[in-house]
Amino acid sequence: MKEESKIVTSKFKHTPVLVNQVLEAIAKLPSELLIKGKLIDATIGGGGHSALILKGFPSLHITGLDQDPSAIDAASKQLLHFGSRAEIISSNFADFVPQEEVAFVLADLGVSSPQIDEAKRGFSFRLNGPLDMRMNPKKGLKADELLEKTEEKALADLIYKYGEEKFSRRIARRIKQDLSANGPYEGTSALAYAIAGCYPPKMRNGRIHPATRTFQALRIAINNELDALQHLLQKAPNWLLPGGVFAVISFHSLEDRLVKKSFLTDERLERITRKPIQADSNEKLNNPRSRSAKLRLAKKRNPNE
Ligand SMILES: C[S@@+](CC[C@H](N)C(=O)[O-])C[C@H]1O[C@@H](n2cnc3c(N)ncnc32)[C@H](O)[C@@H]1O
Repeated sequence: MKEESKIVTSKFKHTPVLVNQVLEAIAKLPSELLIKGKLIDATIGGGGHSALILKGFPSLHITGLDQDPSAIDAASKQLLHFGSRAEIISSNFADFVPQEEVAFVLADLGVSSPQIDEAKRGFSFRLNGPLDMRMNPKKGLKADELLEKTEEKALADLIYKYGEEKFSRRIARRIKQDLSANGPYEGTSALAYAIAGCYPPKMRNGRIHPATRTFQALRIAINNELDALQHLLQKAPNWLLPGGVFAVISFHSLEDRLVKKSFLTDERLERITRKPIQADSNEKLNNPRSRSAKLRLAKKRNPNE
């Protein structure tokens, strides 16, 4: 099944990943689930996946969740013409309780392109912006507050654990020294510059920017991403009808490890994919975000069998 997957709304530009693979998984659902079936898109973003699913499967209804108000706005516009087939709810997926069981749950984890590409959100070390990084701007500490409040050792541990950054101790020391000498960083570029200075000179101009891992770690901590994922992995199997499918797209090894373990050990689920599905070379070429995407699928067992 091939579908046009470039989604461009007025301001929200995000190309969904592994679209054909997700559509194929939905097409393989038992027909009684597909007909008049319901789907939860736990991370609706700009509604990219959801728009293509609603277009491809005229019998499906979608409930879409996001914790970012700008994603809720973008998805509402993107899916407006599907009328009551799309219901969009502002919620962290970890807190969501569905009204009824559904045929398919999709979670396309992490951040969307607009979150990264809008400097004012503070996720990007390439575009200077305030040190924020909250997906939900109404909740939790901003990045600069987290850096201020966290002690050096705990900061080093956080950068190591969530960024798998081998220079975590040096980076944490440098950050805390900078903060006590000069006060808060002016923005993401100043922080990225300080982090790069902790790398040996020969390693500063590699393929991956030296700030990549530390920014990932801060983002994961600020948005409580791994805890939220653990909650989703625990709850979503109960959202599914027997035979329904849970599809998770992850973008780094910390997430994928949790998904893999949960799909292997959760007695409510039967794995469909032993190895994760990855983008083909064409998609990787056209959409760099897809290079690290891993899709895992699991089916809800029938508790009576
Ligand atoms: C990769 S984007 C999804 C893009 C979407 N599939 C599309 O095609 O447009 C991930 C989205 O999930 C949202 N998100 C991440 N963690 C979340 C959570 N715990 N609860 C709700 N939304 C979350 C982010 O705000 C972001 O909009």
